[in-house]
Amino acid sequence: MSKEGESPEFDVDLFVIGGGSGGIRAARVAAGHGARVMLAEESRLGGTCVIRGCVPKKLFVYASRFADALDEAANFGWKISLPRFDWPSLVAAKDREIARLEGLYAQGQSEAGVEVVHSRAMLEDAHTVRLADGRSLRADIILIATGAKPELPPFEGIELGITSDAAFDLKEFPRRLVIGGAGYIAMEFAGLFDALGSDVTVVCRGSNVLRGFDEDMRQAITASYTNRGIKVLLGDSIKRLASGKVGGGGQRPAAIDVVTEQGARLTADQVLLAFGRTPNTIGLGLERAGVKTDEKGAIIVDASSRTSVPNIFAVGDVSNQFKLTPVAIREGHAFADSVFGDKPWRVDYANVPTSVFSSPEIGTVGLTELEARAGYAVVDVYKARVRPLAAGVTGNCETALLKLVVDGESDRILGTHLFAEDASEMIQALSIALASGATRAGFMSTMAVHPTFSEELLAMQTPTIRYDRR
Ligand SMILES: Cc1cc2nc3c(=O)[nH]c(=O)nc-3n(C[C@H](O)[C@H](O)[C@H](O)COP(=O)(O)OP(=O)(O)OC[C@H]3O[C@@H](n4cnc5c(N)ncnc54)[C@H](O)[C@@H]3O)c2cc1C
Ligand SMILES: NC(=O)c1ccc[n+]([C@@H]2O[C@H](COP(=O)([O-])OP(=O)(O)OC[C@H]3O[C@@H](n4cnc5c(N)ncnc54)[C@H](O)[C@@H]3O)[C@@H](O)[C@H]2O)c1
Repeated sequence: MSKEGESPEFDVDLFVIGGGSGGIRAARVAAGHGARVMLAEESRLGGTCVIRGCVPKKLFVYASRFADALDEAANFGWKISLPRFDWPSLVAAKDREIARLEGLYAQGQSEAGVEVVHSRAMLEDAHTVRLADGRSLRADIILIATGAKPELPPFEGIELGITSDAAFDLKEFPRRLVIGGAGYIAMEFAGLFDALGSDVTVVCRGSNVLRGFDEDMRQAITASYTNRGIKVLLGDSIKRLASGKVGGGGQRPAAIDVVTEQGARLTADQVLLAFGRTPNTIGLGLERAGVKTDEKGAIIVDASSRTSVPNIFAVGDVSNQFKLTPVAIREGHAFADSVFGDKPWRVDYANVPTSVFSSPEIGTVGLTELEARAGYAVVDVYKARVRPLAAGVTGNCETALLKLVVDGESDRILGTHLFAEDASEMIQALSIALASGATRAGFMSTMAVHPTFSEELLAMQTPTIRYDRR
């Protein structure tokens, strides 16, 4: 479409609203193709993933894993005297790393020739963007990459709860933590706060946690968490929150009383609300430009990330697609190559791998057992429970669960689901196999690496169960 110098009536060829995963990638790649690009970010460059999502979360997960490692170290001959965890030191270390990454993103944009403005932006019409200082800019193409924010269903006392945004910067470590919701954020924060020393309760509205994941993975993580002492209330949800007693002789903030729909009464230092995320489309001027949204407020896009207005595109969490960083990045890249680089391509949403960074982790790619049974006549399911080698020495009774879902007619692997240490790393490699059309015979012909968990994937000789509706 537009290239530098071809659109003199516009101030820029591309205006990107939002400097998160999708916006940053799109801006840099478009500028690399010669486009004049401006990007507006109202908060910190890097967006949710870098500032208050994947990155700080993973740093906290790393911190939490020392708990088990320190516990088990004595079994391997280490003499460690009374380790003590200091929450403010972790928060400070996380802040330093995020500031460093933010700086790298700013540098990357500047080196690519993208002009970054630190301002809120909104649409005035299909080609005009207004900044908070009142300036208006005309753009040939506009990309909306404003992400999403925590969803907050109304209930009494909700203002006493916090979202994941605030959980990263708590002044005091919560000794008692109640979590509402049982999706990615709930399960990741439950695991890491438990390991760091909180007494954690997860309140899950559904019949089990992590709706949409393979049933065996859902059961495995619930059993594992329960075994560790995390309380998981199934089929229940938070009804109301109220201010409780002030602790420590008036020195500590008030506790929070939690009442659930099923009548449970809990006391917490913090209540984390993790009920999903809603697209950042309110107050963006979409209606003025004619951009259509769905019933959840997500921008409706086609396979090329184009909205209902031909020169306006949307990528990442703000659109009606997956809410994952690699998806936002790839959408931003495909958009920039296609519109500014004469290299049109589309994101392939089949076999998007994903992980829950619990300990052990869940790694999953492809169809769940139920999805496969709905779409295929013959489905073979292979499952293996594996006891880690180290468990023989530590006595830890946690087992890993490996699962393959296979098309019984073609032998093609339809889905792989792991509940295991480093499952996120394994699933990345397995997603390459799935995308390349791997078969179980192909798995069986691969030489194992010993001693590992994943060698069990090559050792499952006969299906645990076969579903045949021919
Ligand atoms: C706690 C947590 C953990 C997560 N962990 C993972 C993980 O491990 N792996 C994974 O793949 N995904 C994870 N995610 C999801 C991931 O962070 C998002 O999918 C990803 O950041 C989406 O990128 P985006 O570019 O669409 O939006 P964002 O990264 O949210 O960026 C949008 C940006 O737009 C800015 N903005 C909004 N409105 C305006 C406006 N009007 N003007 C100017 N700027 C504006 C915002 O300030 C923000 O910086 C996690 C999310 C959370 C909350
Ligand atoms: N590891 C990762 O890749 C990762 C980590 C964190 C977040 N994310 C992304 O961020 C998104 C948001 O995470 P999330 O955990 O907030 O959302 P989620 O969609 O994963 O889970 C939301 C949970 O809230 C529950 N819920 C929704 N409304 C409710 C209500 N009114 N009352 C009680 N329960 C309710 C749902 O049943 C579900 O358990 C995820 O969908 C994911 O795409 C990814």
